[in-house]
This record gives sequence, structure tokens and C-alpha cells, in this order.
Amino acid sequence: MTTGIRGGPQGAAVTFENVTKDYGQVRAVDELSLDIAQGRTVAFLGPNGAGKSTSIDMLLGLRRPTSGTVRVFGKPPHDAITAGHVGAMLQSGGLLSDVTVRELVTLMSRLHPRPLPVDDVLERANITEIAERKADKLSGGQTQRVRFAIAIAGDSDLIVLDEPTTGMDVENRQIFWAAMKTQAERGKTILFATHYLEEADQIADQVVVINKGRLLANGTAADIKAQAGFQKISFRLPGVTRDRLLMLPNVVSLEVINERVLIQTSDSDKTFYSILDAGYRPEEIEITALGLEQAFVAITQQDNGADAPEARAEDAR
Ligand SMILES: Nc1ncnc2c1ncn2[C@@H]1O[C@H](COP(=O)(O)OP(=O)(O)OP(=O)(O)O)[C@@H](O)[C@H]1O
Repeated sequence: MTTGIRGGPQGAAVTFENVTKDYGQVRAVDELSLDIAQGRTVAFLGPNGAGKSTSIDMLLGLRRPTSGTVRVFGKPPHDAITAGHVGAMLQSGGLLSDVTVRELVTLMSRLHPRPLPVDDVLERANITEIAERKADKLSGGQTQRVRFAIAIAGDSDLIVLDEPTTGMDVENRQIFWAAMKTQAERGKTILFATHYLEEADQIADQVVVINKGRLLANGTAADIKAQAGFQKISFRLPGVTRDRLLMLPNVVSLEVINERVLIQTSDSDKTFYSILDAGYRPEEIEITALGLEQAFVAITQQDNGADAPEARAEDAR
């Protein structure tokens, strides 16, 4: 099931239409259909091997779909890139050797028809201080910042970032996302793959979850949390036993740590009223929705469970 988000194919920055990508026997992307409206900041989430990089490579024209169509601003990816509409920061690949950071950024920005001034790019990416250093002699975090500079140098309408903050320390991560926010405020469409769910929760206004190449969820972070459908109840209840609480309705998981009870439930109202009906009077009560990370884990585990042999046998009964 997917939850929708306002904005459709009209004015879409990116469209995947029934896209499948096979590497020999491996199906990396499986009938993916997705629209990303212009001006959105979109987080692309999925466990390792879910098909994020393959999808990004297809929208950058680096790989061809086995079937289906990818469009970028209504054009084949290659045409959109040639027209300078796309800036990208990929996960791998070294930087050129024997050139300085400034020379590299200058070189890459000249590939675009309407580049930003190089000094602006260096400043926005927080690399002015290392501009005269050799590009192949940088730390992991510095290399990421140079890659980011290359992604924004062309002042492109779509910025695609594959795990951009990997290797960055906390301070550089904050500088990086502040720079991305400025890009978003200037109307750019930003698509980023990440394993940092907190970043996705804070920054993205659309979250796309894929697993095994299939689209599992698409909406705001709040939509995704609602789709996971679980809440957490936590309270203090001296002397209670785990076995008694397990009898409560809608309980998905339960922990008792030092008299504090932590319940994950699919219906917090029903579970909580049953606690009161059973005569318990808990204290220090907290009822909260799942965070994006927990929702993501719940959604992907449900999907993995649906594919497990026992679940299929269950379905068949
Ligand atoms: N060049 C390739 N040849 C064969 N199989 C590949 C190739 N590239 C990726 N795959 C496989 O395709 C699937 C999707 O991989 P992909 O790199 O797109 O996932 P991902 O979501 O980006 O993963 P990660 O989070 O680990 O970077 C995986 O099963 C992977 O092993």
C-alpha cells in the first residue's frame, strides 16, 4: 500500500513509470512507479540492496531500465543532463588527481550552461579553506564536501545526492543540510538517498521507501509513520508482571524495565483503556507515535515477513 502526496505528474521533476532493472538473475528495481513534483525535497529510503543507487543511476542516465520509462523534467535523463538540468553527488568514484579543489570545481562547473560563480560554490560547500589543496589528498568528509560542490556548481534545477553525508562529522552535516535548505528555498528539487532516518525526518517533505526494488510507501514523514500504524505507550507500574500485560489487546511488543513498562501497540486507545479496565493505575504515562526510523523498520519488516515462506503458507490457507 502507498499513501499519496499532493502533486502529480504535471510539472514533475522526475517520473518513474513501471521501471524494472535486472542485473542478470537479480531484480534490483521491480515495477517502480513514482512522481516527484518540482521543488520538493525527497528522501529515498530503503535497506541495503533495496535498489536506491540503481534507481538513481537510471535517473542520471548511467544505467538503462530493463523495462519501463524514466523521465527528468519530461525528457529522457540523458537529454535533461545535457541541458544542464541535473547536478549529482554519487556514492563512489574518486576525485581527479593532480588538480586542486578549485580547479576541479571550475572544470566541472564549465560542463554546465549556466554555472554559479566558483567562489560562491566553494563558500556554499564550505570548502574555501581547502580550495588550493590537491583534490585526491583529502579526508573522507572533505571529499564529500567537494562532491557536493560539484553537484551544486551548475545551478541545476534537480540535485541528486546518493548518501551525501556518509563520512561527514556532525558539524559538517549541519553545514551541509543548511546549504541544501538554501537550495530548496531557491526552488530546486532535491532527491537524496540516506540511511540517516533522522535527517530524512527533519529535512524531507516527501519520503519514499523502497524494499527489494518495490515501492512500499510514498508520502510525508507523518504519512509514513501513520502507515506503520503503531504507537508507543510507556508508564510506571510497580509490581506488574509481563505475562499479565501480554493479555492486553493490540499489543505488538512489550518490555518491562525497572518497573517501567514500554508497549508498542497497533491501537493505543484500546490498549490503554484495557489497562484501566483491568484495574491498573499506571503513573508517568506517555503515549507517542513511532519515530520515522521505527516506522521504516516496521514497514520493511512487514514486507520481508510477507515474502517469508511461513507467511505465504499462512496466506494460502
Ligand atoms: N552492477 C551490478 N551487478 C549485479 N548486481 C548489482 C549491481 N549493482 C547492484 N546490484 C544488486 O542490485 C540490488 C540493488 O542494489 P543497489 O546498489 O541499487 O541498492 P541500494 O539500495 O543502493 O543499496 P545500499 O544502501 O547498500 O547502497 C542489490 O541486490 C545489489 O547486489
